[in-house]
Amino acid sequence: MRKKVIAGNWKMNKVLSEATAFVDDVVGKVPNSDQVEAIVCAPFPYLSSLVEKTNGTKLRVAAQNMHFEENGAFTGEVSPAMLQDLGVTHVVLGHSERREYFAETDETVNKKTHAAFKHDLTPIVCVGETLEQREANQTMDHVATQVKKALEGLSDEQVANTIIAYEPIWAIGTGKTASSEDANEVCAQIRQVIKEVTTEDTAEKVVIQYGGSVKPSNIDELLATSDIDGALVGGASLEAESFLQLVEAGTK
Ligand SMILES: O=C(CO)COP(=O)(O)O
Repeated sequence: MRKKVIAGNWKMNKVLSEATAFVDDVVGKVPNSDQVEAIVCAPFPYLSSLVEKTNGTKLRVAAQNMHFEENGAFTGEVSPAMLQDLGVTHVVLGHSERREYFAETDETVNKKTHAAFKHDLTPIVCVGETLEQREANQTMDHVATQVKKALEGLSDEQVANTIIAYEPIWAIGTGKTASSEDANEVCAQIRQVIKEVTTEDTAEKVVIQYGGSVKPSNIDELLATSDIDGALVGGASLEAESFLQLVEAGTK
């Protein structure tokens, strides 16, 4: 059985004192369960202190982005080696906000996915359609292309260790959650696409999260479906209590 992965994506929020207070509050309360993995995806400046605070605990720390190159003249960027060196375990790649505002493409996401594995980082690859694409019945074509491109050239073992986050763009920060049936349908189809490019066994191992206005009141329903294995949560992950409720939901 796949474990549930609950990740809080803080985006560009919190100052250092707030970030450390959150982790101090949460770290001892993360359920000691093999069924759920809890991750905070924090801004770059806090990664070092948060990794130190969470060392030896059940809480993992992720970056929200990285460059695909090892090093070089890329002012303002952070390399995979830097994240690995800090002790970061996961990295969010291809979030729709990065695709929209920072020119992230399927090609750069693919390069980053390879770079992540090279540095022992688990990629959380975000995919999802716009409202226009959904209304034009293009959801599955679009999401399938994003998934296939992101995974291109990876070994089956690497694919099995990739986390996919299905985040319909129209549901992010809007309060509009995809119904659990609709979200699960897309996640099941993503698994089917992975099956086609790898093997059934590999596809069954891939953790597929849903993201988009997930909160303590709707997570149970989402996690009760066949193919949603966790959540990538923005707004509702910013408060310790709400984050812990979301993680708790993963143990049920
Ligand atoms: O983009 C998201 C997580 O990466 C979702 O954000 P919200 O949970 O605030 O809708």
